[in-house]
Amino acid sequence: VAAKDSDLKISLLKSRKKRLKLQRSKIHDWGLLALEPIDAEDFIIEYIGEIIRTKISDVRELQYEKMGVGSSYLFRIDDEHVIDATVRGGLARFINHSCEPNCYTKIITVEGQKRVFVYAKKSITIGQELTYDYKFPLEEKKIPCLCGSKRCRGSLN
Ligand SMILES: Nc1ncnc2c1ncn2[C@@H]1O[C@H](CN(CC[C@H](N)C(=O)O)CC2CN(CCC(c3ccccc3)c3ccccc3)C2)[C@@H](O)[C@H]1O
Repeated sequence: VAAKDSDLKISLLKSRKKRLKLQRSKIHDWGLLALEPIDAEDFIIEYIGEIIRTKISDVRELQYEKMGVGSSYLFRIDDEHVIDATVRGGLARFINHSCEPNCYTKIITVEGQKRVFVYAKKSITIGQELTYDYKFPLEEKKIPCLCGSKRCRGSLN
């Protein structure tokens, strides 16, 4: 029954999709901007893509790097699975990272499938860029963070 309820809840959430716009970002290349005011805790958008196993995503990550493509549109959902939005992905793949984000992501299992939903962490005004904390694992090779927030951690990883 629980799965059904969460299904229903999600479909209701979907009915209230927010109007968003892909635009040049002040943080990095392209970003997603709110075209209508969004209240804290509102559901905004799902991170849509192909669910693949981590091993496959590691191979694809190398391919993308060889293709001279920066990081690709990969979203880790757990140790075993990654969502790859590179080829078939939704707008959520353009949401940039911030150390003081206005959104957060939630992983909800629907009919045995883990899916990623983006919610507002605080109220968002028209024209504001959506951001969430990527929570990348720490790495040697740092990606400098350009979020510009006062408490910026300096790097994404
Ligand atoms: N706060 C931040 N500070 C500094 N950098 C930040 C911050 N937040 C996000 N980023 C950067 O954005 C990345 C996340 N990004 C979020 C959206 C991004 N803004 C964008 O404009 O795409 C999605 C990835 C960026 N890549 C683009 C690949 C694309 C491509 C590659 C080369 C040339 C053109 C396009 C590609 C195209 C087709 C097939 C495969 C890949 C995917 C992070 O890994 C980081 O590099």
